Amino acid sequence: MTVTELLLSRIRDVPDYPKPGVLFKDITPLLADPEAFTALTDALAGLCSAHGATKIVGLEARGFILAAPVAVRAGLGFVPVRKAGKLPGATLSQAYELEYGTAEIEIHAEDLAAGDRVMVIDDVLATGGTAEASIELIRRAGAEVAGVAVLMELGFLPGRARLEPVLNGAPLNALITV
Ligand SMILES: O=P(O)(O)OC[C@H]1O[C@H](OP(=O)(O)OP(=O)(O)O)[C@H](O)[C@@H]1O
Ligand SMILES: Nc1ncnc2[nH]cnc12
Repeated sequence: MTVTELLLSRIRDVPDYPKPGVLFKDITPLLADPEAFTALTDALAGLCSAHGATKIVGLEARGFILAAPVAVRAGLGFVPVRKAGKLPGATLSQAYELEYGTAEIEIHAEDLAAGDRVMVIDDVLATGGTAEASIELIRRAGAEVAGVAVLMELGFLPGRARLEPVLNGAPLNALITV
């Protein structure tokens, strides 16, 4: 079995969650399988190294689960992007829309600096709203986006088309496209 096949085999489809019409991609079976979780961590850490990242940004909440071990594996610092109101220090905020609602995310402004090359790690790229808002935050904090890497791209939604114009040539990597 290839790594792609292993990862794909551990993702569960949940129809009509959290709203009717949404096909939810549940990664909890993958997280519960140490072989698959390790393969995922190694693949994402390899992309961070290949793209010359100096910091890893993980997106609350599922992005944290993936990005933290990736940061340790790649030997890089981890910077959380959290839902609004959760970070205690001085923050930058960005509102955005996602497949099933709207939200606002924040970053500690002091966690990134000019010269940082930041890799954004998340589980799913759907409409691209979350990733686009993260890119905005990283740039507003004065850092550069090294790339966006996700476990899974939902190819039936226009996330890639939305992100490509704002990536300015930085790579968007998805280990799986469904
Ligand atoms: O491309 P988009 O349309 O922005 O959707 C992708 C985002 O949606 C999910 O997060 P969600 O906000 O549901 O939060 P969670 O990680 O806390 O479950 C997922 O983990 C991504 O971060
Ligand atoms: N369909 C979906 N499955 C899992 N996570 C998501 N985030 C946004 N859309 C999603």
